[in-house]
Amino acid sequence: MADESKRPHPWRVEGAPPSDPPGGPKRPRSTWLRFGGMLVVLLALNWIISSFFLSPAERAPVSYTFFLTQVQANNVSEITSTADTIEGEFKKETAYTPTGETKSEQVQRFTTQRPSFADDNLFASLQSNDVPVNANSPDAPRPIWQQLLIGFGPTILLVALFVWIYRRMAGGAGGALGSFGKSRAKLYQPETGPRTTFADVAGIEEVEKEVTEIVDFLREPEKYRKLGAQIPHGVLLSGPPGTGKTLLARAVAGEARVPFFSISASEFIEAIVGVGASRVRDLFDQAKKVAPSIIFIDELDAIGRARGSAQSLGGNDEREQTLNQILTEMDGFTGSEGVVVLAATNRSEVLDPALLRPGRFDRRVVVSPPDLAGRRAILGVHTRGVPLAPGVDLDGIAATTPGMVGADLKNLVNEAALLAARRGHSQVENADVTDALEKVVLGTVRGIMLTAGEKERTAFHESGHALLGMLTPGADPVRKISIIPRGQALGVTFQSPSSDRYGYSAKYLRGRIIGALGGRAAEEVVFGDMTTGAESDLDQVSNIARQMVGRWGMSEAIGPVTVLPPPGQESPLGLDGVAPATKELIDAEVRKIVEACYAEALSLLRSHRPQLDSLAHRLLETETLDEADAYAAAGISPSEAPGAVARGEAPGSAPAPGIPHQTAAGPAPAVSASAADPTERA
Ligand SMILES: Nc1ncnc2c1ncn2[C@@H]1O[C@H](COP(=O)(O)OP(=O)(O)OP(=O)(O)O)[C@@H](O)[C@H]1O
Ligand SMILES: [Zn+2]
Repeated sequence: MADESKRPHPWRVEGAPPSDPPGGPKRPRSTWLRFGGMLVVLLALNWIISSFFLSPAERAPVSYTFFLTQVQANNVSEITSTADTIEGEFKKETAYTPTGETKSEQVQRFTTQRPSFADDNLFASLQSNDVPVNANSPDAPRPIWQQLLIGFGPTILLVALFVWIYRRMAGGAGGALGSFGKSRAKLYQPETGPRTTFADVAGIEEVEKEVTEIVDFLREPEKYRKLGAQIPHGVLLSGPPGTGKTLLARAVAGEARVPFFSISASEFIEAIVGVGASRVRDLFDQAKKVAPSIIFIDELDAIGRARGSAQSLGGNDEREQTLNQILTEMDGFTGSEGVVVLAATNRSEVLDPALLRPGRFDRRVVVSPPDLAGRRAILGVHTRGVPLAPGVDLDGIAATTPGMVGADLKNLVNEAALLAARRGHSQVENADVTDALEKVVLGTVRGIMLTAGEKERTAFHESGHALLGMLTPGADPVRKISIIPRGQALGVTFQSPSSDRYGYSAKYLRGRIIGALGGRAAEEVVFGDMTTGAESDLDQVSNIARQMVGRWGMSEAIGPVTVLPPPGQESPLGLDGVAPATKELIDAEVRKIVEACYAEALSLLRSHRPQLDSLAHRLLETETLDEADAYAAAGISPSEAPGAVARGEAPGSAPAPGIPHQTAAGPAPAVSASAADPTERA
C-alpha cells in the first residue's frame, strides 16, 4: 500500500514489495563506501605514524639470562636502564636464539627486562666489566615532539577527514573549499546535445498550450518588455509521477532554444546549514548571466513544504533558509531578467502558501494522467524509433492501459522491444507487446512451485474473483486470470474498464467489494475454511468501504458529509479531528457494507457453483486465461455479461476508490487513475 500513495496506479498488485519512491534515497551508497574507506585509511595512517615515532628505536628483545652471560663474557659496551627495562648494545653482533625458535639471529642493539625477583648483583658485575651504566627516571616526560604528535595527531587527522567530507558534499571533486555554495544544477545548452521539443511530448496538449506563452516570451523578450507586460516568474507543474513534468520543462527550453538549468530541490539541501541558500543564490546568478534561460526545480515539495507543518519536525532550518532564498530571488526579479522558474511537484497540496503568491509560482499547471487519445499519442511518440510489425495494435494497447502514465507507457514499449530482441524477432510483434504488458501489469513470474493443493485453492480463489466480476452488473470486464505466481502474489485476476472512468456509482463500488471478496468467498464455499491469502483483498475492501462511508457520503447513518481525511493524509497520531462516536459509527457502517457484500458474494457463488468449478478446472489446466477463454470457461458471453451493460460510467469528479488522488491545483478536474485492480491471492 505504501507504494500506491506514491503512485496512483490501477495496475497495482497489492502486497507487492514497495519499490523505492520516486524521490527515493538520494545519497548514493558509494559515497558511504568511500567515506568508510577514507576513515579506515586515516586510522591506519594514524596508527602507523604513532607506532613509528613512538616505538623505541629498533632493538631486539633478548632474555635476561642471555644478557647476563654477555655481561660475563664482557660483550656489553653500554646500557641504559629505565626502571627494570634495560637497553643496550653488544660490542659485536652476537648470535641469539629467541626462546621457542630454532633459528638464531644476529643481535647488536638489544633490550631486556630484569625480573623483579632477580637477586644477582648486576651492578657489581657491570662495574667489574667496565660497562658504562646510564639510568632514566621511569616517569621522565616524553620529548616535546612526541607530546605534540600524541596530542594533536589524531585531531589533525580527524579535521582532515572532515575537510574531505565537506569538499565531497560541496560536489567539488577537485573543487576548492569555496565551492560549497555552488549550485549543482545540470546545465543543458540549446546548441549541444539532443533538443527536446513539444514533438516529444504527447497527450497533454492543454498543458502545452499553457506554456507556449512562456516559450514565446523567452524567444522574444523584447516584444513583451516594450509593452510592459509581466511574464510569470514561476510556473508550477503539478501532477502524479511520470506524467511528463520534467519532459515538458525541457521541451519549453528546447522550443525556446534557451539554456536550461535542472536541479532537484533535495540537491540544495546538505547537512551544513546555509549551503542550500548559497546554492540557490549561485544558481540564480548563473541563470541571469546567460538569460534568457529556464531554471527547473524538480520535487519542489522537498523544500517547499508548508513551514512549521507537522512533517517538518526537526532539521528544517536548512530547508526553510533554502526556501526563503528561493522566494527572495523570485521576488527580486524585475521582470526583465528573462529567467523563468519552472518547478514540479507531485504534492502541490503540501506546498507552503508563500510559494504560490503572485510574483512567485503564480501560474499553476496541472499535468494529469493521459486519457485514451493521450495514451495512444504517447505510444506513438515512443514507438517512433521502434520497428513495429503490421499486426501491432497501438489503439488496442491504449485502450487496455487506463491509468498508465507516460513513463509507464515508455517502459512498456521498452519491455516489448527487449522481449522481441530476446526472441530474435526483427520487428516488435503484437505478442511481444501483450506479453510485455502482462509482465508490467502483473509482475515478473516468480519461480516457485505450488503444491497441487495450493494450486487448486489458488485456482478457486481467482475463479471466485473472476466469476463475480463477470456476474456483477457494471463491473470492469475480466481481462486475465492467472495462477502463475508473480511477485508477492500466487495468482492474479485482472480487470480493467473499457473506457476511462472518472467517477463511480455506489453500485459499482459495491460490485468492486463483492468481487474483491470473491476469492475468500470461493474458498469458503469450496473448502469450507479460509486462508491468509485474502489479506490484501481485505485491505482493498476496507479501503473502499471506508471511503464510501467517510468520504463519499454513501451511507445513510453518516449521511452526505465527509468525515474522514483523504487516504494517505490521515494524521499519523490519529489527531484527525474525528470524534470517537463518529469513528464508531463509521466502523459500524463499514462493517455493515462489507458483511452485506460478503453474504452476496457467497450466495452468488453458491448459486453459480457449476460455473465456478468449470472456471477453476480450466484454470488448473492452462494456468492463464485471457478474456475470451475466461468468459468461455464460465459459460458467459462477454456481451451478455451484466458487466457489459453499463460500461463507461457517467463521469463525475470522485477519485478512483482506494487510489489516493492528486488534488487538482488548477481549473482542470483531477483525473485520477481509473479503477482496475488485479486482486490476487498473496
Ligand atoms: N506526455 C508524455 N509524452 C511522451 N513521453 C512521456 C510523457 N509523459 C512521460 N513521458 C515519458 O516518461 C519519462 C518520465 O517522465 P518525466 O520524468 O517527465 O515525469 P515527471 O512527471 O517529471 O515524473 P516525476 O514526478 O517522477 O519527476 C519521460 O522521459 C518520457 O519519456
Ligand atoms: Zn484474492
